[in-house]
Amino acid sequence: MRASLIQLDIDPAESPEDRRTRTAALVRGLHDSDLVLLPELWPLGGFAYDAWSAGAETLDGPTAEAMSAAAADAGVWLHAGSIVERDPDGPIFNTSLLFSPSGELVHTYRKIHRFGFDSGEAVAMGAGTEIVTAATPFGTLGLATCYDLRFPELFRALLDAGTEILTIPAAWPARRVEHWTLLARARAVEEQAYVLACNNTGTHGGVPQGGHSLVVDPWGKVLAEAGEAEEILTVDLDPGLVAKSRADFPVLRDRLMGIPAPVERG
Ligand SMILES: O=C(O)CCC(=O)C(=O)O
Repeated sequence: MRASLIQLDIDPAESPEDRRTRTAALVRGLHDSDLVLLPELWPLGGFAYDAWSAGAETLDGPTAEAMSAAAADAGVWLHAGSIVERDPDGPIFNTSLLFSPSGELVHTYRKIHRFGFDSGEAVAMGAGTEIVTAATPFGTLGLATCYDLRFPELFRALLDAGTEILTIPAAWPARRVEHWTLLARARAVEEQAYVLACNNTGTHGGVPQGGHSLVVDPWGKVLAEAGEAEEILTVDLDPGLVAKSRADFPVLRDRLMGIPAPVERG
């Protein structure tokens, strides 16, 4: 199974329309892949807060329309990263879109952990409330987005829901890029799953982005890692390796499904 990650450069001088057209052409060029992954909030920029309200889109908006057509033309599963989703009845959300090779929008995932503490996404967006997995011919995908990577309990829940390949689009800043690569490897080792972690590059909202998208196997080995510029990573994965790793080194069998309560000592 062949996976490609498109580490896009997000330049505020490029309009969302032009970026959509350019990205769709990149996806179409990856017709030899089975799965293509894009970064978080790439049409507007993960830190371009000022653009979010006016640029928010519905699930049949211009990004979804362009990515559906690109997935169908390339004949690939396309995790189109995330968009600022306008929910007609609620707040905006950071929503990932997964298209089948026929161009059908088969799953959406609203980011659960919002980044920014008392500002940015944490105040501007609503929080997702559902974990999302997706059955594909090459294994079950588990969807998570950027800051979610810091919360292992979400990944345990994705594991319990059958995940074999974790897909993580991001707009992860350069300042903490060591956390990004470290946590991506940690999640692979911890869940004994493939991790496809697709970041962006460039600077938006004044925040330089870290690049270093990476593909990690269930043993924690980095199969490919991007640099700091726009780049496409293409890697061949062995879908059978997840079950093999879990059988050969059955650490997940030793999980305590209820952690004992702390003993109070007087
Ligand atoms: O956790 C971090 O350091 C970065 C998270 C982030 O930038 C995001 O979720 O958009």
